[in-house]
Amino acid sequence: MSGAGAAARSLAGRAAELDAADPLRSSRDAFVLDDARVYLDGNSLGALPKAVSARLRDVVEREWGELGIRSWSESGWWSAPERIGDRIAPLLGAAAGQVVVADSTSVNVFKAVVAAVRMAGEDAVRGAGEDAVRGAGEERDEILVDASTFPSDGYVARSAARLTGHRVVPVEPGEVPAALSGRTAAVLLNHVDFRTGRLHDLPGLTAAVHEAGAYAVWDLCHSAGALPVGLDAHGVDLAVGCTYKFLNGGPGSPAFLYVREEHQRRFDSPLPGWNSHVEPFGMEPEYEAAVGAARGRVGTPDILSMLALESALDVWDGVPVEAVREKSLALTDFFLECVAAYVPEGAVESVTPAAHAERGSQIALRCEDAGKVMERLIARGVVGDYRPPDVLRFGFTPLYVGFADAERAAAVLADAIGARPA
Ligand SMILES: Cc1ncc(COP(=O)(O)O)c(C=O)c1O
Ligand SMILES: Nc1c(O)cccc1C(=O)C[C@H](N)C(=O)O
Repeated sequence: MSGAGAAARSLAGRAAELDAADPLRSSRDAFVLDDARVYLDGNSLGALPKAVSARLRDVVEREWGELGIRSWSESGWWSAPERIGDRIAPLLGAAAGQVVVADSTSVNVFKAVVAAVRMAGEDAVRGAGEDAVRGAGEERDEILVDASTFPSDGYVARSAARLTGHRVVPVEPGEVPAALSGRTAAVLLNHVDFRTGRLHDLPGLTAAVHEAGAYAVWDLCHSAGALPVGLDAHGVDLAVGCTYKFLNGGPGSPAFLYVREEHQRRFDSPLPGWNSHVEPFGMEPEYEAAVGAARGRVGTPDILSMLALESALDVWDGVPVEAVREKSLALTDFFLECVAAYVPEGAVESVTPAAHAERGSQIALRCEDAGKVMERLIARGVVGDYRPPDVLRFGFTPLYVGFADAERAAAVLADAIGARPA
């Protein structure tokens, strides 16, 4: 028996034991998955939960087809953005009434960044008055933005800065404390880097932003549903994120916006549509903002996508996000161990931190000819994705990915780069 063959047999055996002991194992049955493939792209588009198709058929045929316009009230369509926000809130560590589901993440970044700099501007005008919140009396004209951000956030932040008379300062998240000053109005950061899978220090960075008298806006696209976030506990001001990755809401499912309770009264949306008016059906020419998280709404919600998301969230019933995190770390550790055993040294390099405190729920491997390697992986049934210039991304969604999947993916990777384990 060759050394590589023995290693493969022992890792495959360990994978089987780990799967047998996995408390989340049965969650996989709630998803439509092809057992012939290993799906490691849930950090881009989560798998389809089985219940969604029937629920969508009911929404279309009964709620829309039979009840028609009555469904806005009778089927709860109108209140869906807040109701579904409250379903997501516990996964983010947020109490009810602070999360609204609406629009895309990019649009919510715009709302959040502009609202944050408006609050900072208001603080400055209030001076040292008795209800001054923070940063009183300062001239704050900078928005610090994660230099390695998902591009959309950077584009939107720069546009928001131009509109509001601020300037964007790109800063690596770890350098934020040193870059903060009395000029900082707001800081926009990604919780998990979309390319490397690095998890940033949300509690520490939020505290530093507050210390400087500024507002912290977090993009949770790659952490919502993957790990505990603790929005309320860590004092985050505003947060956004998408629901089609680890929350499995489906392609283009609407994003969420968190507005901390204490800021809701001051949340001045740059997109004040009729859906966030205190009296939407009053059809008043003057805008008066609704109370609560509903201030984050703009226009008519996309009900079909939104109700698909609501149904998808049922897979979380009885599943604590802490258990998901525990399995995510075990899975990514195990995948790295299998890659080290099967793939020749030097052929790939992990750009995802080894330290658990710095790792999201994906492994990103730098590799020569990464685009071609990913094509070969997909052809052999292992679905990850490629992010230019040289990164192979493997997303681990603990609700439906198992340890045998991780072992198989590493073996197929070795094969795809030309070193099949014997
Ligand atoms: C970190 C991050 N932010 C923002 C976005 C953009 O989201 P949306 O397409 O919903 O605007 C994505 C993914 O597309 C993302 O990964
Ligand atoms: N939002 C996406 C889409 O509409 C099509 C394809 C991919 C995506 C993505 O989610 C990309 C993703 N945010 C990323 O991390 O790369």
